[in-house]
Amino acid sequence: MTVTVRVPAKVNVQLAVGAARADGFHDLANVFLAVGLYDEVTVTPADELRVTCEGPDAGQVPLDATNLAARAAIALAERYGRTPDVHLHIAKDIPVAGGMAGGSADGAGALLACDTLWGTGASRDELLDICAELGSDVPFSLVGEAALGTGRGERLTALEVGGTFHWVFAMAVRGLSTPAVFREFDRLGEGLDVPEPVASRELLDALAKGDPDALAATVSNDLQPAALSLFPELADTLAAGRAAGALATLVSGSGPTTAYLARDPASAEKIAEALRTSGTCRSVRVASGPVPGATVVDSR
Ligand SMILES: C[C@](O)(CO)[C@H](O)COP(=O)(O)OP(=O)(O)OC[C@H]1O[C@@H](n2ccc(N)nc2=O)[C@H](O)[C@@H]1O
Ligand SMILES: Nc1ncnc2c1ncn2[C@@H]1O[C@H](COP(=O)(O)OP(=O)(O)OP(=O)(O)O)[C@@H](O)[C@H]1O
Repeated sequence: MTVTVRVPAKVNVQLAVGAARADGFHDLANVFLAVGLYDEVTVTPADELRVTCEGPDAGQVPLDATNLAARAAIALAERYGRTPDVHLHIAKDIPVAGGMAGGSADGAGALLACDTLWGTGASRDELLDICAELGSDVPFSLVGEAALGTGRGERLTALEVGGTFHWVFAMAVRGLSTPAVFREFDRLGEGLDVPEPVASRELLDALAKGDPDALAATVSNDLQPAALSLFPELADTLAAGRAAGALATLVSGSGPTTAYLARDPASAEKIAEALRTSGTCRSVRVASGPVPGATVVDSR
């Protein structure tokens, strides 16, 4: 039997970050939106655990037991007292180390694929618990659509969205490490009072209405100054997107991918073209959301 699961990338339309906690993590008010850029994870029975990866960024993906897909298979197998004897193949289209939860997508995808292959009968809550152990973004990759993440981002409340939002994403010439960006956030905030992170009422209303202008007026990312501090050239990419008519521009999560909200698909194509010719980024993609989370697309 072979099972293939498709999993989307995310953009954080609000990322409010609190002070560092004793465990090193930060409390968040993290408003996730799943967008239509996908990785696919295919699982087949094998003699032992093996990971392969294809796609433009495949060379940057670890193929050992640190891969989040491998860790997901191991965690599920341990819980059900079996060996993770599978071949996991990742068809990777989500940029690596781009702040779009690519590794998290593969973790959630491998978990759902192995669960389907092995027929464990795990409940949704059990799967979400394993996701939370794997990483703060992994539960959202499983559920998709739109959600507010609290705690370190792993405790999810589904959000209503009243329409489709059109986005352009600019991939940067190099990656940024998520822990390094959080460390820079701490450094920039040294000696300052960091407020409790709270979701913006106006932003949640804008999502519920499906209103791009209202969303544009309320998007925010507390990690953006830290990402720009570590990667100042991102300001040029943001400026190019703004000049091309983006309603809002922001760093996606911990970056360095930058996100541009467009009024409609035609405007998204225009912004994408302007970014492609700006010489300020590696590649450009158009995607819209919300879209469903991890989904079995083939099982035979
Ligand atoms: C930046 C975001 O992508 C926004 O959605 C996430 O907060 C990061 O989620 P992730 O990549 O799944 O992160 P994890 O694998 O859980 O944590 C990686 C590292 O990021 C930092 N981290 C992550 C989440 C959080 N709430 N506080 C943190 O300080 C910690 O240094 C942690 O060791
Ligand atoms: N399946 C995977 N795909 C990509 N990277 C992985 C995977 N598993 C582990 N990694 C490691 O995780 C690092 C971060 O990659 P990832 O693509 O998940 O970053 P990200 O999109 O910035 O994450 P997030 O948005 O959740 O902070 C990579 O540099 C790589 O070493």
